[in-house]
Amino acid sequence: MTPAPIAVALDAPDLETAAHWASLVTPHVSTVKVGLELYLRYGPEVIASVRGASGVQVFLDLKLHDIPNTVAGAAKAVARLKPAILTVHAAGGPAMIQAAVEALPNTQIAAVTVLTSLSEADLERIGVAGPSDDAVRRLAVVAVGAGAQALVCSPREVATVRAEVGPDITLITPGVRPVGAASQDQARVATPEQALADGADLLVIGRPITGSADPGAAAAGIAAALRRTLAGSGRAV
Ligand SMILES: O=C(O)c1cc(=O)[nH]c(=O)n1[C@@H]1O[C@H](COP(=O)(O)O)[C@@H](O)[C@H]1O
Repeated sequence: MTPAPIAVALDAPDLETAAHWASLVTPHVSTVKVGLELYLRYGPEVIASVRGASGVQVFLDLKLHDIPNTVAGAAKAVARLKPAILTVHAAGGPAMIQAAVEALPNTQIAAVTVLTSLSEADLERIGVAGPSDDAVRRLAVVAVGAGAQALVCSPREVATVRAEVGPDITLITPGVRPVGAASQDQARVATPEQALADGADLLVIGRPITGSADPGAAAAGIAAALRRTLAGSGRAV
């Protein structure tokens, strides 16, 4: 069966746990995501550990945000790891995004628009003109104009962003919570089925899977629900 369009966030305190989670979920999902916690503790070798023998896609979530020259250098520094996806903050601006795209031609550069942990009140406090839908759309336009092939936004904005950028840009949504799951530190959330129905291409899901007693079964359950959503909408499974 084709793995479901889910990137499991391997936000683990140690490498053994991350590699174990990766081995449990990779039969069911297309992608595993390595973020700051794991990368800063273990460095580049973490990528080979979670990729294992499965050859699963690795999403390297470093959320780069600096001047263009520094981001280009950082992107080149991870080129040998061959990540399928690398994140940068869209707020770094068009020259920074373009620098990342040019530095890593074989990796999808995903521009993070507005963090899913930020509420409308948070946006106002940090001086970003809302509502979040507008802020995300503005950043999406800048990022795509600078060459980003992928965008990260919450499932709440994915339909708006899809309408703005068209079918060819990969839309990635964290802030995904199955019905009844706690939102924890996420502010703008929706269910996996809703995110997919609204146009997301890849769902980032961490704790609802990795915090479960059986991460493999949790991933399989969400993957099955997504397959039903895709089949119902006539999209490819
Ligand atoms: O770039 C990301 O992946 C990301 C962007 C964003 O706006 N919000 C967000 O939660 N993420 C990441 O997505 C994952 C969400 O994890 P859970 O909240 O445990 O499902 C974490 O690894 C975050 O670092």
